[in-house]
Formats: sequence, structure tokens, C-alpha cells
Amino acid sequence: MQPQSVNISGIGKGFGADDVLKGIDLSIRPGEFLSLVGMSGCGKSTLLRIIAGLETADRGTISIGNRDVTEIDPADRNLAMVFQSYALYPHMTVRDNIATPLRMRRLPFFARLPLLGRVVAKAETLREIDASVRQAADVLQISHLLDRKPAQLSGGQRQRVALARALVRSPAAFLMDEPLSNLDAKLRAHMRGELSNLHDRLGATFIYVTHDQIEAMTMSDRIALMSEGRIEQLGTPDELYQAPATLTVARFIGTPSINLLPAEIDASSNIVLFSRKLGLQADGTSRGPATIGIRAEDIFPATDGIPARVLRTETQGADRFVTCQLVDDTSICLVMREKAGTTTGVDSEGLIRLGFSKTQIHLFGSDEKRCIVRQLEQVMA
Ligand SMILES: Nc1ncnc2c1ncn2[C@@H]1O[C@H](COP(=O)(O)OP(=O)(O)OP(=O)(O)O)[C@@H](O)[C@H]1O
Repeated sequence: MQPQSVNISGIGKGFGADDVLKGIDLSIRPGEFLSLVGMSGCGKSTLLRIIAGLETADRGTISIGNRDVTEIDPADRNLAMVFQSYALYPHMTVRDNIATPLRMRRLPFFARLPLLGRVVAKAETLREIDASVRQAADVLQISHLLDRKPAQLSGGQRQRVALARALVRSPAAFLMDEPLSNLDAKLRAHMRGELSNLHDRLGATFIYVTHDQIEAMTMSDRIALMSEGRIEQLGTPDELYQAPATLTVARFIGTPSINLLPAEIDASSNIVLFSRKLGLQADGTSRGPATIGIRAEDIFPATDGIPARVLRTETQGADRFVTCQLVDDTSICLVMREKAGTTTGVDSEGLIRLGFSKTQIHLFGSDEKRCIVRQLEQVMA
């Protein structure tokens, strides 16, 4: 099956008085790996369930390829869904679990019955189903597990069986709802790589729901970051990291979290931090309270920087994260990332001065939207 586009237009959904989806427009390209990401309760699973047809939207349309499927039954949308819980049949072998969607599609009722089925079903069809199962098992590297039951598998193996079961259907798109969240940290990291490889090999459309920004950042072609039933920003992982459109996106993307400092945009558009003009101006009409965001890797020790006290130092592989509290009344903490093994410029009393590059700051106005920043020299020129 050719990978298909999925087009979501004006989707709205409420549960009682709760407006859970507030008009979602999103076009997912054929063969794209798109992640729906956001805080718990932002509506991502509801949106995925509406795409699958497991939930009905109050308004809006869903199309797969050129076909409007809004009123079509889930079974006829030709989508494969992979859940966090795997949803395997415990009494069936891996082989039978994977074969089930094909049997449902290709065999008449009597041919699906355990004993009678072998007599009634066409040998040719059974051979084809078996070949598809073997092929999917091969892709997911679980061929040696085909005769086991789910209880005899590890979490990662169960997830692979669930993926193989989705694979045999040759769906128009794969829908995945937090498929890795039951796995331990190491296996999750491994399965992230496997899912990416699987996507590359299949060239299929993947729509992937997660609240884990690292999963979204490492696997996706594009991310739709949702907040309170809306898409806050749609873009590549790089775009969301380098140019977050709102404070919500800036806070959500990146580990450690972006450093945030209260600032101001004065009447002449100058950006003022701790009562000092930074030599930067905000483009546009935003004035008054603002927030400056600085990533940990854009902070460094600087002799004329902001005085701070080191609270904690943590080394993670090649990186060291230094948490510092500003020496003022604000009790603001900043995290600086540097190479492990470098000197941090901390004096004998645990004090440090922190600087940052003016070109690397992110500025958000009082409406929490990103403001374009210009250096003053550029403004004067
Ligand atoms: N069947 C339902 N009946 C009532 N409210 C529901 C129902 N399903 C979801 N909700 C509510 O809709 C909101 C969005 O839920 P949804 O599961 O889509 O969020 P989510 O972003 O996927 O969250 P999580 O990451 O925790 O799964 C939540 O407030 C949830 O309580």
C-alpha cells in the first residue's frame, strides 16, 4: 500500500462542558513521521482516536488520501493502531496474534474457527497469511518467538509483536499511542531507534502520540505540539528547539528545560534585564513585561556576567550541568551546560558570574508569543 496523507480539518470535540479539541487543522504528508506531543490532558489521544474512528468529532473532517473518512467505520479506514498496552490476545501464540487482522479480513466466519477453520479455509489463502506473518516477524526480528504466548515475552518483544500485527495489514497509516511508555528507560531508547529504522524501511505514514519530548525530538520529521486542545506549533524538531513560537513550546522542548528570566520591553522597544538595557530591541508592538529564554548550552562563565552561586553540579557523559542560583532576591536558578572536565570559573566560595550570547536569546512578550529580537547596532544602521 502506498503511504497516504492524513488531513485533519476543523476538528472540534467536547466531553460535557469540557472543550477538549478547539478546531484542529493539520495535514500529515504521505510517509511522514509526525508526532503529536504535549502535556497530559492536552487532547492528543482524543485526536488520534478521532483519526482512527474510535471517537466521533463534534465538528470537522478527516481525510485519508483523497477519501473523506469522517463517517466511515474504524475497520474500513485501513489504519493500524498500536497502543501503549500492546492489546495482544493472551491465549494466542505470537503467530496467531499477528495473523488475526489478516484472518479477519481474508477468511469467512467459519474458516476462522479453531478446528473447523483448517478444513474450510482455502489452503492457498492460509499459505499467503502465513507468508505475511513470517515477513512481518522477520522485519521486527521476532521470527524465533512465533510459537510463544504473550506472557512468555519481555515488554520490548510484546511491543514488537504489536507492531508486527499492525504491519501485516499494510495500512494507509500507522497510529501509535504512547507505544513505548511501558518499557524501561534503556529499552525505550533502543526501541526509539528501532521505530525510526522501521519507519525509514517502510516509508509509511506514522502518527505518533507521546508526552515525552525526547521521543518526539529524536524520531519525528515534524512535531505538532498541542496545548489545551490547540496546536501551539507545528514544525521540525529543530524549528521547535531553535525558534519556539510560544513560551509553552520553549518550556516543553529541551532537556534540561530552558532557563527563563523575567525581563521588560520598554516604551522604545529596548529589552531590559535586571534594570539594564541589553543593547537589543524587540520587533513589533509588544511592550511591558516579557520573558527571556536561554538554553543551558548558551550560558557560560563570564567575568562581567550575572553573579550567582553554584548549587549543584551533575556530570552526564560528556556534559556537565551546573545549577546556579542568582545572587539577588529573585531566587532564580539557571542551568549551564558545559563540557565535562572544563573549569567552570567558580571561585573558592562557590560563586560564579554567568554570561550569555545576545544572539542566542529567545524573547517572549506578555502574550507569551515569540518576539523577533534585533541587535541595537543593526537597528541604528
Ligand atoms: N471519554 C471521555 N470522557 C470524558 N472526558 C474525556 C474522555 N476522554 C478524554 N477525556 C478528557 O479529555 C481531555 C483530553 O484527554 P486526552 O486523553 O486526549 O489527553 P492526552 O493529551 O492524550 O493526555 P495523556 O497524555 O494523559 O494521555 C482530558 O481532560 C480527559 O480527561
